[in-house]
Amino acid sequence: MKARLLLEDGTLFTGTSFGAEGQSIGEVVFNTSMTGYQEVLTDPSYCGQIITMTYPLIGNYGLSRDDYESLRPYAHGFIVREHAEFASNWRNEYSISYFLKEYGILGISGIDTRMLTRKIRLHGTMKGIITTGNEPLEELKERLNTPLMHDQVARVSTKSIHISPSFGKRVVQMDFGAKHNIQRELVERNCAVISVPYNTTAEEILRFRPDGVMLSNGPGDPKDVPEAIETIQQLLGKVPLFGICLGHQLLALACGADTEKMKFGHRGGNHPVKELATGRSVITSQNHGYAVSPDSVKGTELTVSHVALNDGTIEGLQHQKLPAFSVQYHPESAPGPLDSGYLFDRFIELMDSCARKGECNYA
Ligand SMILES: NC(=O)CC[C@H](N)C(=O)O
Repeated sequence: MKARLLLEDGTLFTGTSFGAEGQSIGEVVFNTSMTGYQEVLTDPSYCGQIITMTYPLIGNYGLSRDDYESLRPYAHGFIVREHAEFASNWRNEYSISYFLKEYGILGISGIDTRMLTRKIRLHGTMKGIITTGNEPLEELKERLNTPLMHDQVARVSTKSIHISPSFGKRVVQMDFGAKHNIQRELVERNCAVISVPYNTTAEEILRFRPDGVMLSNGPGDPKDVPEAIETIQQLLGKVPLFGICLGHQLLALACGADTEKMKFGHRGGNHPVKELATGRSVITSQNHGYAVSPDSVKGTELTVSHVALNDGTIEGLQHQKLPAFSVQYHPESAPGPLDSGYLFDRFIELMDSCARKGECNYA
C-alpha cells in the first residue's frame, strides 16, 4: 500500500506503508544508530515524534519482547529506507510491520532517508505528516498547522507507584517516561527502585526514606513540567540526585539555569562526549532535542562536567555544593555503547558517602 510523508517545508515523499493505516502527525527527527531499532521505538522519549532511521535496512533481526525499553512504543511514526519482513535471528519473535500494526503506528519505507536527514539538518526539525489515505495535499498542509502536543510526560509516566524490590539501597525514580534499562542498571547494583508518577510531591518521595532519587529521561520540552522542577528544588540537598536526559534538563532548571531547543538535536549511538575533570572521552548513546543553555549556567551553583565533542553542547552537570549530578546522554545505553555505565557506580558511591556523613535529610 502507498504511503506519503509531507514535511512542513512542503517536501512530499512517496513510499510504501509497512505499519498501521491512517494519518499521523509529529515532529520529524532522525536517529543514526546502526542497530537498536526496537529500543529506539520503545523509548518513551520519542512520544509525539516521527523517527527516521538513517541506517538503510531496518527489521532484519526482527523483534523480541525482552528488548523493549518500556511497555509499548509511543512514537508517532517510523520512516526507513528499506524494511525487512524476513528476520534472520534466533531471538526473533515477530516482524517490525506486525509490531507497528499492533500498536497503531504508521511506518513508511522506500524513503530517501539521506535526503530527508539532510533537509532536517539544514532547516532544523520540522513537523511532518504520514498518511496512507488519498487526501488532497491542501488538506494535509492544513493538518500540519495542528500545534504539537505538550503533555507527553503525563501520557508516558507511570500512573501508579510500583517497586522492583531488592535488599540494599532504595532509589525513588521520578518516572518522566523512564527507559527500563535505568532500572535494570540500578537493580544490578542492589537497589530497590520505587517508580513514582512525574507529579509526585517531594513530601511523598521523602516519605519513602530514599537513599537517592533518580530523575529519568522523558519526552518533550522540560519547561512543560514545571511541577517536577519545583519538586526537584525541594529535594535538592535532602537526598542525592542523579538526572538523565530530561532529568538532567529539569535539574538544571531547578538550579536556575535555562534550556533551549536545538536545531535538530542529537539522536544516535556514537556521540563523543568529553568528561572535563579527567579529559577522558566516551562514545555515548543520545536522544535529545533540547539542551542546557551554556550562558545560563554562569551564576548558578552548577559546574559543567561534560561537553559534546561534535558541537560543544553541555552534556553533564555537577552541583558545586549539594549531592546532585546529571548527564544529557544515556549511560543506560539500550541501544548504544556501554562506556558510561560507570556513572551508575558513581551514583551508588554518592549515596554511600551521603549516608556515611548523615547528609540525607528527610525533614
Ligand atoms: N531522552 C530524553 O530524556 C529527552 C529529553 C527531552 N525530551 C529532549 O528531547 O531533549
